[in-house]
Amino acid sequence: MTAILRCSDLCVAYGGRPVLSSVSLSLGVGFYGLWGANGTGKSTLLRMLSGSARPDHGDVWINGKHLVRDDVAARQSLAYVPDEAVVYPFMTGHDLMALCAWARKAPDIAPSIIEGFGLAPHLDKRYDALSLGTRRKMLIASAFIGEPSLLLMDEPANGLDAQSHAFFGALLAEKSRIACVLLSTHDGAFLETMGATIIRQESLGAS
Ligand SMILES: Nc1ncnc2c1ncn2[C@@H]1O[C@H](COP(=O)(O)OP(=O)(O)OP(=O)(O)O)[C@@H](O)[C@H]1O
Repeated sequence: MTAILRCSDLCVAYGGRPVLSSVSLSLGVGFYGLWGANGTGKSTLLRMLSGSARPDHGDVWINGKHLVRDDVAARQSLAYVPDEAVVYPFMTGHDLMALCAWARKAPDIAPSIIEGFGLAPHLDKRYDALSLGTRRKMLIASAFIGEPSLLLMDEPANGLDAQSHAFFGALLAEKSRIACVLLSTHDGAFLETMGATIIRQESLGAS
């Protein structure tokens, strides 16, 4: 297996309490579900793997590029959907997608994704005027811009209606045939239906 995402010996503690203790992973193409009880460190791990926060110790590589020492190259093939996204409230869906396309030097989003999520009527609205589920769909849709080879998603399906959830599942199934998709969720039935490789947070050297 060629590793798309690799991390070694990640350690994170908050206020002296270890949350991640020497976590190492090597993942290739496929669909992986990060699974564990509340507070076991799933979001923390995804933040470290995406480079949105730095571990106390350890290294991350994306497609062989070190996330700190070679960060521009490493992030080129990465898309990350955090649990709480920081998006300027005055931005519209169009603005968000244009920004992502610019950052990834890629064409704008595929119309089939806009259509599948029913986003067309919302693209010109301010982000802070969108419902929770519609915000999630905007972020998920943006993550697919530029054909990233690594998608990290933190409980991405929260707030999605049934139709959008089904579309999301189909999108992930297709994507995980050519990319590494790692998401955290409490929805075990979804992971089972998707045939995901389940990674138990507690088995990773988490608290
Ligand atoms: N920035 C921070 N400062 C201090 N403590 C933090 C910080 N981020 C997370 N923690 C603590 O680290 C632990 C792991 O939190 P994390 O959010 O990673 O867990 P989780 O598995 O994603 O939880 P959930 O399933 O509830 O989303 C928790 O005890 C949390 O309070």
